[in-house]
Amino acid sequence: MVKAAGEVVLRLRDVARSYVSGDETLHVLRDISFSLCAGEIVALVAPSGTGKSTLLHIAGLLDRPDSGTVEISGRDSGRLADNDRTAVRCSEIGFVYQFHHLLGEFTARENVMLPQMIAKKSQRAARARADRLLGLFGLDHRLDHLPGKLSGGEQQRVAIARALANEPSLLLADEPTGNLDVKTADIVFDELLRAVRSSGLGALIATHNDDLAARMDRVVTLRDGTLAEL
Ligand SMILES: Nc1ncnc2c1ncn2[C@@H]1O[C@H](COP(=O)(O)OP(=O)(O)OP(=O)(O)O)[C@@H](O)[C@H]1O
Repeated sequence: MVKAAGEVVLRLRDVARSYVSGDETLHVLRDISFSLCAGEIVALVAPSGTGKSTLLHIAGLLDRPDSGTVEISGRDSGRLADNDRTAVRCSEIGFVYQFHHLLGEFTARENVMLPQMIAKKSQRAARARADRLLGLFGLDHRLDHLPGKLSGGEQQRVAIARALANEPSLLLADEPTGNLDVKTADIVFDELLRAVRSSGLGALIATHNDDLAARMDRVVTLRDGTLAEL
C-alpha cells in the first residue's frame, strides 16, 4: 500500500554483506545506513562492481544481509517468517530489472495481472488495474501481445507496470533503462518517474547515467562499502 508522504518505507541499519569465493572474502557492503520516504525518488549512482545490485537485492528482500537490519514500512524483515517475508515482498515492493524478465508465454496484460493474482486479487480487479496501468504507459493497443512481439521500450514499460501492479510502497530499480537506446531510455525513464511521482511511493533507482540521476530528488553513491550522499 502506498504510504503518506514522509513516512519511511525503507530503512537500512548497519547493513553488511560479503561474498566468499575460495580463500577470498569480498566485503561489498560494509556499513550501510539509509532511509527512504514515501514520495521520495533517490538515484543510486556508483561505478560498476561497487555493490548496487547487491544493495538493491537486500533492500528488495531477494537477499539477506550478513548483519544489520532491513525495515520495509516499519517492519523488520529479519524477524519475519519466510511466508510473511514473501508476502511483504509481493505487496510492498516493486522491482524493475535492467532486462524485463517478463514471462514469454503470457501477454502484456497477463504479466501485469500475475503479481495481483498471487496477492489474491480477483481476476476482474487485476485485469482492470493491468489495463489501466498499461494505458498509462501508452500500451492500450498492446494488451494482448506476447513480450516477444513488443519492442524493447514496450517490454520495459510492461515490466514497470508489473512492478507497480500491487500498489507497492517501495519501488527498486536496477538500471531500468540500461538496456535501451539513448532516446527510448530517456522517454521510458520520464514515464517511470511520472508514474512513481503520481503514485507517491518511495523509489531507489540505480543508474550509470548522470543526466537521469539529476532528475531524481537526491543522489547517493557507494564508496568502499558505505553509502554517501552526492
Ligand atoms: N554471488 C556472488 N558471488 C561472489 N561475488 C559476487 C556475487 N555477486 C556479486 N559479486 C561481486 O560483488 C561485487 C558487487 O557486485 P554487484 O553486482 O552488486 O555490483 P554493481 O555495482 O551492481 O555492478 P554493475 O554496475 O556492474 O551491475 C562485484 O565485484 C561482484 O563480482
